[in-house]
Amino acid sequence: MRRSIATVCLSGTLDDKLTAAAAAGFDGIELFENDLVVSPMTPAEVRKRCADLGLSIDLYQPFRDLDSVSDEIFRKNLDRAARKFDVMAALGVNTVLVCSSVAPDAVDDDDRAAAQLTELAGRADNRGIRIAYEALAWGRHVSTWDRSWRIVQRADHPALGLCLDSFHVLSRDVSPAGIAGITPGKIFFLQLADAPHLSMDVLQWSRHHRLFPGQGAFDLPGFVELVLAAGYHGPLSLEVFNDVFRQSDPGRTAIDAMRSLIALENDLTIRRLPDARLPDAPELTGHAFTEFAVDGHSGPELRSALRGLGFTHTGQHRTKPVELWEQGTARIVLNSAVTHPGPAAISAFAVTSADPGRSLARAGALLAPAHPNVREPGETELAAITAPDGTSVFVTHPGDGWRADFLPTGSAKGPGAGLLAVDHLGLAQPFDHFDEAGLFYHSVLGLDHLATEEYAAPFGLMRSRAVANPSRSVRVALTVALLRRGDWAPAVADPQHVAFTTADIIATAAALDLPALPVPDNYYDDLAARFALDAAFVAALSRHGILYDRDPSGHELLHLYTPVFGGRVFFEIVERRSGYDRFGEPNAPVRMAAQRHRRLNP
Ligand SMILES: O=C(O)c1ccc(O)c(O)c1
Ligand SMILES: [Mg+2]
Repeated sequence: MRRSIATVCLSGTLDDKLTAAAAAGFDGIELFENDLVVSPMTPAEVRKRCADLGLSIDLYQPFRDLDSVSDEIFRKNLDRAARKFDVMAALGVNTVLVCSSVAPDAVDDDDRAAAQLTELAGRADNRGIRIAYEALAWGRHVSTWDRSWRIVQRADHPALGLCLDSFHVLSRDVSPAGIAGITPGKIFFLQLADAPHLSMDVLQWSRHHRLFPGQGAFDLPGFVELVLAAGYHGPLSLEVFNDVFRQSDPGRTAIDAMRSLIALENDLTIRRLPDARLPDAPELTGHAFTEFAVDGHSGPELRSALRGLGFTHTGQHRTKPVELWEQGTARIVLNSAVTHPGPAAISAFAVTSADPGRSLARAGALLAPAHPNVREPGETELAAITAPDGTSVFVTHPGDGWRADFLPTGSAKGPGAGLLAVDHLGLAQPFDHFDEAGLFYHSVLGLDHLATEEYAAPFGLMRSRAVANPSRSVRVALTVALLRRGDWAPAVADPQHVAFTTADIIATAAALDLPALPVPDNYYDDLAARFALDAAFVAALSRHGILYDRDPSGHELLHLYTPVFGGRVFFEIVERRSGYDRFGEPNAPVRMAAQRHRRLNP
């Protein structure tokens, strides 16, 4: 199907937006009036620019508060419309969006609305223009798709049809099921937006929190199927008002947008384009290794932290300053071949896939950038893609083929501190790319979204969203500040961490040789009160700086954190009891305060 994007989705000037939309492969745009009004290009120049970029202008929008008015105001509105038809002729666009009236004095009368829309449609028809009527969810009287459809039927003019917008439909209680029964040809335009479930004023929800399909909570595939069942074959067009996208790099946003549409089309069960099917996401089977980029300062700190955690330096790369450290099945790679010294960072992680070739083919089809792999002759080929935060994600075979690049150091893995495996990675995301990251991990790697959590932390509100495979052998916890970080927030921006599992955290804690994170007594007092815990148990937790969480079904998490090493990274040890499936989010603020305390009082 043709894919379009409304200019309102993207940041910048009209030219920035058109360039970004074309580069991401869109076929067309919805031109927002404001973007034209502030542009130095004439409508004819915009038309030419779009044509040069291979973009059609599929919709001009919006025309507001046209109908349900007095006869006198309506005559003025027709004059206003005539002026816009002139602009549309110069632009070469033949469909205009008319939103349902939001004016406080709009008349509640479907006959009047229908009559006025018929009159408008007649005039539009004379100019070869079609009117797509859209019920805004906060329309004064017409705020549901079914009422807009009744009015369009009553008006009964060939140049008048509906614009259906998934946000307006799915944000209301009215069932969308009847959309499948709309007369074929009467849906003139389809706008797509997802959104998180929020209890708030619907206008604010729509203007600030829309997301691309797959990033929110709406059933977009189900919605699109209803529209296709009604015979719609126009473009799938994204119309996303989002505070973050409005101020992020439009090139990136346009690719995120395109990825959302490709994934959405793939999720449709009525498949219009059978050859557009994506390769299925192969099952991921585990974390193979996690790589930290370190320099002369952070390298020694991380080495001693790994030793303190019970890791052994088991391998040395044949050709590069890269070390392999192991404990249980957890593998950490320290890469000192850094070109830009700075804080330590998780530069890459590797997951094992049942079919790495297919994983990468899917990633490519979803526009995931391939990571340029610098490989010496004789080294294992490791293909990688680049995640939205710049981390390289390697996808490898379950075997240990990549280990052939490492020569054994001669030190054998010992029992260490009882760490068994990687439980999850914690990746603080760049503010502009959080929703993009959620969609990336879900669509590209086939990981499921677990719940999104929000919590108040010492330096601002935080949001976390975890993604995981069904068996939970691959988990990544993404976090972001709800508002762009304040200037006063501490030096450790966007920390990253690796969490390891243990079967007995108390024994593991006793075996560690690391500086402790000072967890305050107040925390344990509160914990005992909140969960009615046994005093001896709380004392044991407190002795080792272990934090505790329990979900509503009674599953427990015992976990501890290390201080920050190398300027940016820390480690976590978790003991999940009886299927606890979260990440101890309520304890994240305790960890942040403790890490700051420890930094200020080393
Ligand atoms: O928020 C608005 O005003 C607005 C305008 C045009 C649309 O298509 C829409 O869905 C919302
Ligand atoms: Mg809309």
